[in-house]
Amino acid sequence: MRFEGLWFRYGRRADWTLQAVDASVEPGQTVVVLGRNGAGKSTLLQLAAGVLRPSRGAVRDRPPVVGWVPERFPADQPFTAGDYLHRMALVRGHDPSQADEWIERLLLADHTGTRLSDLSKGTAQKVGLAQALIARPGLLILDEPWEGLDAVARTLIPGIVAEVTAAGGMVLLSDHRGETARIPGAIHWQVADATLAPAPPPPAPARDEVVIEVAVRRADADEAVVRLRAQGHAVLGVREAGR
Ligand SMILES: Nc1ncnc2c1ncn2[C@@H]1O[C@H](COP(=O)(O)OP(=O)(O)OP(=O)(O)O)[C@@H](O)[C@H]1O
Repeated sequence: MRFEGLWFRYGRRADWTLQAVDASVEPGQTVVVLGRNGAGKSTLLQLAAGVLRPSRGAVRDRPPVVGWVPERFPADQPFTAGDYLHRMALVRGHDPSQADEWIERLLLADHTGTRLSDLSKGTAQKVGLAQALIARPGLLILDEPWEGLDAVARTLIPGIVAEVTAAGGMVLLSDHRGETARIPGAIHWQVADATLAPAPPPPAPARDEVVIEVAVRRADADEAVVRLRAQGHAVLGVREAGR
């Protein structure tokens, strides 16, 4: 996928949010878009997703199946979480049961009967992530996944990214806090002053570590991840017991 001479502004008289962006993403590649708040990361991601149209220039060779997880999932919709995900599977030409894999993997089973508008922000964000993954995207776009998702879901992101890229898909994600240092093999772009430039990855801290496997009750999982993180430990993953 290529961004060719891409310019974008939100109104005819507005300042340019992005100017003369030329860049490409290869199949199997992960790109982390860095930049301070308001730099234009979400705008670039929405142009990549086709949600926004460039003012000038074009996005070429966008894969046909795009999964886009906006920074805030629009939860003001009249469905339960389960209904919504099953319908999204149908809309995308799949059997509704295709949604069940993601309902299970994202630990959403207890929430399928809850209306979207009654979900906590973190759970609604997981529904947003599930809908993007149902159709096996050739391009997965995650806007600040470290902001909206709960602690357990965040630990699942590197594995999900790796699955998409291993299948030849591309992943584009924004990260204004530099949390994505642990996504192996990702390339980095920096958005600043309305322009895009390649950037070195943020340095990962040097560590002398061992890996400990711990089983916790499902209901305590989120709190355990938060506590471990707060104590400075790196939570590498969360999986169903017995897998
Ligand atoms: N719908 C809109 N209409 C007008 N201006 C907008 C709109 N959306 C974003 N902007 C402006 O465009 C600029 C870039 O916003 P964008 O959301 O792309 O930044 P960002 O790097 O993703 O920031 P954040 O990390 O806060 O989401 C900001 O100045 C923002 O205020």
